[in-house]
Amino acid sequence: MSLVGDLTEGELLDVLLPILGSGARDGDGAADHDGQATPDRAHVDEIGPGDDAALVHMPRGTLVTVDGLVEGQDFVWAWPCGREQDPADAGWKSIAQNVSDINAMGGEPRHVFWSLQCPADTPLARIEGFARGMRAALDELAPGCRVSGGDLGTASELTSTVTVLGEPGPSGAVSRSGARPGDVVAVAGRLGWAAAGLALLLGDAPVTADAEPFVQAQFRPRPPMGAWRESAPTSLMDVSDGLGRDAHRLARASGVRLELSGAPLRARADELLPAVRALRSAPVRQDVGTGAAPASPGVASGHSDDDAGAALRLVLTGGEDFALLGTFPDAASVPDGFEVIGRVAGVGPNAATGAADRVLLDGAPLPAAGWDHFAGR
Ligand SMILES: Nc1ncnc2c1ncn2[C@@H]1O[C@H](COP(=O)(O)OP(=O)(O)OP(=O)(O)O)[C@@H](O)[C@H]1O
Ligand SMILES: Cc1ncc(C[n+]2csc(CCOP(=O)(O)O)c2C)c(N)n1
Ligand SMILES: [Mg+2]
Repeated sequence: MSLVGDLTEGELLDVLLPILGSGARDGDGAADHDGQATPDRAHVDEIGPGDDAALVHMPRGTLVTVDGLVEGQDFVWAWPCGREQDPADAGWKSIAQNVSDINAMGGEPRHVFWSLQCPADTPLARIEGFARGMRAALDELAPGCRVSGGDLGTASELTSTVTVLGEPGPSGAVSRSGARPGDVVAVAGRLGWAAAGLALLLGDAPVTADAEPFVQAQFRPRPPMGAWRESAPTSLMDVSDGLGRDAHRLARASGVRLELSGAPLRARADELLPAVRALRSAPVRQDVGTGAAPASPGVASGHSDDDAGAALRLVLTGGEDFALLGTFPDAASVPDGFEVIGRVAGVGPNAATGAADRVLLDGAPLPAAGWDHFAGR
C-alpha cells in the first residue's frame, strides 16, 4: 500500500491535480512543477495552479470564503455505529460547506483553493478518494468552479481547508443584514437531516435502512445552490450551525426581529421521525470526535421529549445541511424552492434589553441554540 510519505510533494500534486481536473497540469501546455507555468486555459488571462499565486478576474467583485474540515472535529474515520468514513464523502463535504457560503451571498462559486495537511503515513488511496469526492461535489454543486491553487503539508490529523472565490449574481452580493420589517422569512433546503445523521453515526448501533438517508445527508450535504436566482432576496445566509443560532445572527445583523411559525417547521420535523425512532435504540457515544453529542440533545441524552418534540429540536438546532435562510419583500416574490416560515418585524424601542426575543417561534423566544466549535455543541 503506498503512503503519502512515499511521494515527494511534486509527485503528490501530479496525482491529485488530474483528479481535481484543475486543468493546468494535466494537458498540453501544462505547468511543470519545477518550471514556468504556461497555462493552456479557457481564460487565457487567468493563471491557475503551478505558479506562486493564481490570477483571477471577476468583473462584479469577488466573494471570498474559507472553512476547514478537520479529522476528529468534523468527521472520524471509524464512527461508533460501525461505519467507516469514505474519504470521498469527506472531500465532498469540504467543498459543499464552502460553496454553500458563496451561495449564501447570492453568488456563483468560481475558484477553489485547497490546502491539505495530513500525516505522512496516510494511505495515498485515502487522499485520492478525498480529491475524487471534491471533484464530484464541484461537478454537481458548482460546475462553473475550478481548482485554481492550494498547498500541501503534513500534520498529525487530516485538515482540509478550502477557500472559494465567487462571483456575485447580477443584482450584487446579498448580505445577512438586509432584512426589513414587513419582509417574509423563507428557507430552501433541508433542516435537521445532517444532525440526525450525525447522531446516528455517533450512536452505539448499526444504522438501519430507513435511517440511511439521514446518514447520507451528513456525509454528502447538498446546499440548494442558486435557489436565489431570478429573485431579489433582501437578506440571505446559510444555516450551518442550526436554524435557531443562525436566525439570531441574521436578525441581529439586520437589526430586526424574526417571527417564525411553528406549523411549517413541525411539518419538516415529521420527515425526521424515522431517525428519531432509530435513535431511541442507539444512544449517542460521548467519547468520540469532539466528545460532544450533536445538536440534538433531546434525542441524544435520554431527554424526556416525545418523538415529535425531539424531531422539532433537530429542525431548530441541527447544523450542516447548509440550507438557505432568506428574507424577501413579500410572499409573491419568494422563488420556487423556498418555503415561507415567518415574517420580519421591527425590534421596537425596548428590544435593547436583550437578544432573547430577536427570534420568536409562535410568539415565544426561540433560543440561539445550535453548534459552536468551542463550546463543543
Ligand atoms: N480567524 C478569523 N479571522 C477573521 N475573521 C474571521 C475569523 N473567523 C471567522 N471570521 C469571520 O467571522 C464571521 C463568522 O464566521 P463563521 O465561520 O461562523 O461564518 P458563517 O458563515 O457564519 O458560518 P459557516 O462558515 O459555518 O457558514 C465570518 O464573516 C468570518 O469571515
Ligand atoms: C466528529 C464530529 N463531531 C461533530 C460534528 C458536528 N459539526 C461539526 S462542524 C458543525 C457546524 C458547522 O461548522 P462550521 O461553522 O465550521 O462550518 C457541526 C454541527 C461532526 N460533523 N463530526
Ligand atoms: Mg455561512
